[in-house]
Order: sequence, then structure tokens, then C-alpha cells
Amino acid sequence: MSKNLKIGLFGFGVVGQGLLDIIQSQNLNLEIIKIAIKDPRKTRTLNKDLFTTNRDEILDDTEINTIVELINDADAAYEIVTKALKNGKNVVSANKKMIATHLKELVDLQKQYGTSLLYEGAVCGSIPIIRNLEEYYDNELFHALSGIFNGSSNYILSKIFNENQSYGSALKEAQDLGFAETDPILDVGGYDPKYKLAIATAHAYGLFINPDHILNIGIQNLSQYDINYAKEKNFKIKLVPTARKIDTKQIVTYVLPKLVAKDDFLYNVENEYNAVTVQAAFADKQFFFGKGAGGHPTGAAVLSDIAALRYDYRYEYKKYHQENGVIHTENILLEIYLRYADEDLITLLEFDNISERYSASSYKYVIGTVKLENLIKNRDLLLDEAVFIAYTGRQIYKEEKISTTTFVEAEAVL
Ligand SMILES: NC(=O)C1=CN([C@@H]2O[C@H](COP(=O)(O)OP(=O)(O)OC[C@H]3O[C@@H](n4cnc5c(N)ncnc54)[C@H](OP(=O)(O)O)[C@@H]3O)[C@@H](O)[C@H]2O)C=CC1
Ligand SMILES: N[C@@H](CC=O)C(=O)O
Repeated sequence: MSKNLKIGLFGFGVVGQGLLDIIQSQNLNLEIIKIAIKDPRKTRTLNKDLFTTNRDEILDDTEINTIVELINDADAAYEIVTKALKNGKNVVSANKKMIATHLKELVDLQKQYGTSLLYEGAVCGSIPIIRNLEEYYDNELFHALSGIFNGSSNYILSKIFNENQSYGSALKEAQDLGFAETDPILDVGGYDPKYKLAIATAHAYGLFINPDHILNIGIQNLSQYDINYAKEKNFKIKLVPTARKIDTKQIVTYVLPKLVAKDDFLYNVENEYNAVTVQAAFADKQFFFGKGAGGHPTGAAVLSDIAALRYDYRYEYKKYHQENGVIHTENILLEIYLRYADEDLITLLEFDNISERYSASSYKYVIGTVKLENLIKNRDLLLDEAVFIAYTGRQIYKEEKISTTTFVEAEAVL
């Protein structure tokens, strides 16, 4: 039997308005009782009596059984969501930073208070990836996930590569279209896709990784030299988060720009579209594609979660509760393109092997293999504007790390 949902909505910006548009176009068994916003002076598209700036007016209202949290402040979102769960209300949220940062605690709260927190809209907008990772893939058979998890940076890269637009004007467009975070360094610096990767990894492997422990390097230092290099070799550059098993118990994660070849599924994923490539033992490679940002695509994912709450759906975190012993490691070699200015950086990164080197007064690069842990150790230097790094897509394994042929296949693909 479907429950009648009485909703308290937090946030009425791009996603909040997008959700409302969809709700108004459907005949659903739900009602928005009150909406919390920050600035009472803003003009709204609904009657002003529906709005409040007092969060407790919603959180303490016993008529409201469902909270939909769509605000742009992760700290306030944490306070709202935790209080709602403790007050016996089910919650839908799209706040990936808040969820990734507090996921373990949020899982415990749901169990303790018998409430449900759903967040499909937080990872890749309209792509239904969380429920698929949660329900469909068994941990033993799941090898890798990768893709394009940030609409704004993909929009910028598409405009640069396909239309020769400047970085600055493409970023401005992504902001005007409502794709970018309030602070766009979260997008272009690879933080937003890192939060999404941390959430997806929890559902793919049952492994909760503190996002601070995942390397993220973004596209903010991309220069014309890097664009020319990629174009000459028929690559595009995409910002790609990856989580992969390197053996049956160890998982590596990173967010790096990637040189993407024409035969890669990600090559034709453009603008605000996102994609998730999944590699499983016998299913082999699967590809999810859809809009990753914007009010209506994200609103659609939020509505799907709201609809699921009518039937008391909750994530069971089965792989986490199985205590499967998987751990997070940084112990792999990656092949990278590195544009740099200071030779000391090459020394500090302790390249395992350099296969290509170019040096002129204004442009120097190397292609070589480097340990992920050395990239992490030197992350601050890699953020210098004279530096750009892109992963070539080739992982190099030490012989003893490869335990089955299926892992070798996964290596070739993602
Ligand atoms: N935009 C997108 O494409 C996507 C966004 N998301 C996530 O969804 C969330 C919302 O994003 P978006 O709609 O773009 O953000 P916007 O900036 O468009 O809107 C934010 C809303 O939150 C309100 N707000 C801020 N702080 C508070 C607070 N303390 N209490 C109550 N309301 C508050 C603002 O109020 P006021 O109107 O008064 O300023 C505004 O209505 C974010 O977590 C974002 O990361 C997820 C997927 C896609
Ligand atoms: N800023 C994000 C919005 C959706 O999550 C993005 O650009 O992908």
C-alpha cells in the first residue's frame, strides 16, 4: 500500500524548482507542506506563506513525514538531515559533499532510528546508478567503475574541444545554466566527482572511504599546450573518477583528467551529460549514460527517491554488512602525461619509467609511470598552475598483483 507523503522541502533553487515543476506536472500521492529557504527577500514562484526560514518549523512538525533536502550548504544540510532522521522522518538528499563526508554515521543513524535516507540525485544526476550498484552487482564479481561524474567540467571540456571556446566563457555558461556548484572549484577541481565516487564506492564494494583519502586533481590548470597535445594525438580530455579492484581485496580510487581515445565510451559523452562505465566479471563492460546536472534531470532522480519512500524503500548496505574485508590502497602505478615547469617535480614524483619527454623554454612534458602514492604525497605541487596532469588510461600492474585473467581484462578497459 502506497504511503501518503507530507513533504518538508529544504532549498528552492535550481533543483528545488526543477523538482516542483515535475511534481506539478504529475498526479502524485504527495503534498509539499512547507519549504525552507535562506533569503526571505527573494521573489518566489509560489505563495509566500509556503516558505519559512526557520528549519525547526519543518523538522518539529509531526504532520511532515518526509524531508527533501536540496540546499547548497553541506554543513547546514548535515544538521538538517541528522535531525530529520532522529525525528523519525525519511529523507531524500542530493548533497553529495554532505553524504560522502558523513556516510558511515548516516548509515548508523538510519539503523538506530528506523528511518531511510535516499540520495540517487547526488550521484550523476538522472542516472540511476546507486540503486543498481546496491541491488544488482555482487561484490565478488564487481571489478571497476569509472566515468564522467561532473556535468560542469564536462560541459567546459566539451566547449573547449568541440567549439574552441575559452575556459572562462564555458565555465560562465555552466554557471548560468545552473550546473555548477556555488563555488565552482568543487566542480573543476574534481572535488564534486570525488564525493560522488566515495558514495558510489560504498554501494559498489561496501567500502566507506573518507573523501579526504581520495586523490582529486581537476582541470583548472588546463592550458592550450595540453589541448594541442591531446588534439594532435586524437584524444579528448575528460575528468574521470575511477574505483577499481586491483586484486580480490584491494581497491584503488582516484579522480584525474584522462586522455580519452575515440574507442572509449566516454569520448562522445558531451556537455552536462554524465556516464558510468561498470566492469563486472562475467557481464563484462556496461555503460550508463544520462544528464548529470540541471534542475529537471536531478529533480527526476529526487522524485524517484520520493516515490520509492512511498513503499518504504531503503538501502540495505548489504556489501558493507557482509564485512567482506576489502580495503583501500594507493599501491598502484599509473601512466600519466605531466606538463611541468620545475625539474624538481620530476625528481620528487620518482617516476618508475619515462617513455616520452619534451622540453622547450615554454612547454615541457613527460609521459611516464608513477606510483599513485607519490602523486598523493606531492598533490600540492601538482596543483601549481604551471602543472597539468592527465592519466593516459593505462594501468601498470606488478606481475604478482594480477590474480586472475579477468583482472587483466579490466585493466585494458577502464
Ligand atoms: N544544480 C545541479 O545540477 C545539481 C545540484 N545538486 C545538489 O543539489 C543541492 C542544491 O543545488 P542547487 O539547487 O543547484 O542550489 P541553488 O544554489 O540553486 O539553491 C540552493 C537553495 O538552498 C537554499 N538554502 C541555502 N542554505 C539554506 C539553509 N541553511 N536553509 C534553508 N535553505 C537554504 C537557498 O535559499 P535561497 O533561495 O533563499 O537562496 C536556495 O533555495 C546541492 O547540494 C547541489 O550540490 C545535485 C545534482 C545536480
Ligand atoms: N555541479 C554538479 C551538479 C550535479 O551534481 C555538476 O556539475 O555535475
